Amino acid sequence: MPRIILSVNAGSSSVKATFYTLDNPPSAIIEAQVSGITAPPQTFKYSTKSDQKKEKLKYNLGSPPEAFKYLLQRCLTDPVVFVSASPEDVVCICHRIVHGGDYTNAIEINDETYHQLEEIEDLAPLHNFPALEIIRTCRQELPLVKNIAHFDSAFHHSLPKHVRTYPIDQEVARRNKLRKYGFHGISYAFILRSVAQFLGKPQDKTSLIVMHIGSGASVCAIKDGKSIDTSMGLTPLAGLPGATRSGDIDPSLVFHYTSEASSLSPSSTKEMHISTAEEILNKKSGWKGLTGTTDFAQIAVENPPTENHKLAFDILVDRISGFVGNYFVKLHGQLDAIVFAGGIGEKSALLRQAVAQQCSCLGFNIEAGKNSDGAVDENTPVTDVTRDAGNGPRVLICQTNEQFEMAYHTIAHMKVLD
Ligand SMILES: Nc1ncnc2c1ncn2[C@@H]1O[C@H](COP(=O)(O)OP(=O)(O)O)[C@@H](O)[C@H]1O
Ligand SMILES: CC(=O)OP(=O)(O)O
Ligand SMILES: [Mg+2]
Repeated sequence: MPRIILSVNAGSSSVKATFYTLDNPPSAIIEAQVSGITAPPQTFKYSTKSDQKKEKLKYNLGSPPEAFKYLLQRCLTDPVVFVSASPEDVVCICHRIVHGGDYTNAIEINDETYHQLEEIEDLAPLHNFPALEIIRTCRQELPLVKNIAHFDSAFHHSLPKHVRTYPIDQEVARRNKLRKYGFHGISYAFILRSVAQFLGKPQDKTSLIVMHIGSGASVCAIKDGKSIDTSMGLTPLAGLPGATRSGDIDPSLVFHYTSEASSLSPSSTKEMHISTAEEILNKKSGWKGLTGTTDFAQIAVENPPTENHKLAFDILVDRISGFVGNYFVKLHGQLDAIVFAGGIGEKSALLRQAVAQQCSCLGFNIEAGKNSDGAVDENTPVTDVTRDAGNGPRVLICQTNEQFEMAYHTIAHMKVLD
């Protein structure tokens, strides 16, 4: 019987679940995904070594936990999808948890650690609540299987004190755990390892500016293998705008937007408390607020359908370039590459072209032909799109894979093989 590890990645617009063999490195058996959770029609997509299928769902799954239950049911019980194993073969489930508070490494879930994670849920209610619901489902439906939580924030535990500290009353900051945490760290760990390998350098000698641009978007400055700054903060709202998130704004703006800012939003539940301000800035802003769509593929086009589509594109390019300039200075101009990753960073040649052009004064040159071909080889995570690199920094695309990173880390560092 094969022994299998399942990796679950609940993002803001999709839930991805990949089943791997328990090998080092793990090898994917089935990759399944429900996408379009914030922008129906929703689709169910899966691929095995021999088959690939995409279906439009007949009814909408209302939330990431519902999407996960659907994925589990299709992958574990639908004989068409899951041909090579049975539920008993699953020995371990890895979960992507966006906010891990002070945790600096992955942990095994038991009653105590689950409760500790519930206590920090309010720091990122829109991400952590659904992820914890998914863990609860797994513990209920597959009680014999180990659950391991991997944290997006853990990669950034190296942030220097002056970067992670907000200039507010430090007693209040300490008591309420108010600091910059940073996210997308599972993705940054995958990208760092893959790019270092591609460049033939040790990770601790690799310095990069990495852009993870998906429904949630962030930038990270990596110096000698360590995160020294990143654009998200206490929550994933800070920094770049995203599909439904405003990114950085003047914090006072929301009180001029609505007089109800601090009252509970109607979408709060008994378990999940979100203010109207959080609801507006996290769920009704970004591309959705500007254009009505959360699908960046409709925005990043040669001839945008409306002025606001064009504006949304220009805003993203402007904000990304601002962080690239900032981090270039923090790295003293000493870096090996800038890296594009995430659904948009990997798929939009137009966005890469515009950012590279805006940042060309820093020595980043992109080759138009290679850029429009993009990342073509599914089996090679890194694609070089640099023009005339010489000894200067490279422009790379990395097909990031958070599910793989969690499975890889779990097999390499935790005793799941016992
Ligand atoms: N060809 C494309 N051009 C531009 N954006 C794209 C393209 N294909 C997909 N996207 C965008 O990628 C985003 C999803 O990225 P992803 O990293 O998978 O998100 P998440 O993990 O946060 O759910 C969506 O906004 C989608 O519209
Ligand atoms: C942290 C974050 O924003 O994650 P995602 O992009 O998957 O929503
Ligand atoms: Mg994501």
